[in-house]
Amino acid sequence: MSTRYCVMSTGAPVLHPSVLNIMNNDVFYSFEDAYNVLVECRDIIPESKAVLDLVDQRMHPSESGKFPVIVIEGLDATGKTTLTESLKKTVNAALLKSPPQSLAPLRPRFDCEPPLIRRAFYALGNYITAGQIARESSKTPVIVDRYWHSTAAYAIATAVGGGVGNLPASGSEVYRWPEDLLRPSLVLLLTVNPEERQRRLRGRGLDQTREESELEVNHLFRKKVEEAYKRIEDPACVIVDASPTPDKVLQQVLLLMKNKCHL
Ligand SMILES: Nc1ncnc2c1ncn2[C@@H]1O[C@H](COP(=O)(O)OP(=O)(O)O)[C@@H](O)[C@H]1O
Ligand SMILES: Nc1ccn([C@@H]2O[C@H](COP(=O)(O)OP(=O)(O)O)[C@@H](O)[C@H]2O)c(=O)n1
Repeated sequence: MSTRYCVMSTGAPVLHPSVLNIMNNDVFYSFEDAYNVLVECRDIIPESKAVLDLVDQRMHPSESGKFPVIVIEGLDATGKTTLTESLKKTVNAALLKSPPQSLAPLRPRFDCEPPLIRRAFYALGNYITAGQIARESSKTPVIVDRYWHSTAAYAIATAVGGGVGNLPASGSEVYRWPEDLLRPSLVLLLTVNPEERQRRLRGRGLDQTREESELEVNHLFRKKVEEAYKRIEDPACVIVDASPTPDKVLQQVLLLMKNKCHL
């Protein structure tokens, strides 16, 4: 007796297969989950110990002080550094960044590691920055150059194969903010068109991270990062057209801060 098989088509799966492993492999939703990854790495990556020591020294408050906390996000060369420096002077704010300065010497080491370890490193950087935000925001307004939106958006865009259509839909759990991570008062996403961004990158002529150079050859990837930024919720980002002159962008942002944070 021979057995006969037939092939039938089925509907497309709700999620692209590459999406299934994002949570806790590419994006971490609690301090503990990221921390435990680096604990497991201590024997094979001695630098993990230095990161864990830095994190251990900090408190991880989930609430900021009485002054507003404004995060500036966007792809490389969208004007974050230019804007954050001007904001610092104009509103007399403290300027912080994620990953924080204390992790800068360790960053190249973790940038060559596989996603699980690399993303855990950046996740812990956000918690260190959160400690600094809590301290500074009890004294002055705080401006932060990149924070959790960057960590999650780059990780999601890298993990998801293909085009923007494969990203988890808006509202997916993947885009939720970690419960135990200090929430900023306002997140601004700087956007410029690809041609203008190229001009700025060329004008700057600085080294780019490997991931950022991939953005140049990979238009799809850049679109996925931007779309993932826009889908992150609570807090969602407010989109700012950063194509005008630096002064015009500054004025636009000051107005937003006045309306949304009474600054
Ligand atoms: N609004 C702007 N208009 C024109 N050029 C800008 C503007 N903002 C920044 N630039 C230039 O673009 C380049 C990238 O800006 P930068 O602030 O370093 O971006 P990021 O910190 O987002 O990587 C720099 O050479 C900077 O002088
Ligand atoms: N808060 C952050 C900041 C950066 N990153 C990672 O760092 C890369 C961008 O860093 P960068 O040094 O090019 O950023 P710029 O400050 O130069 O624009 C991205 O590829 C992200 O993967 C992160 O994961 N979380």
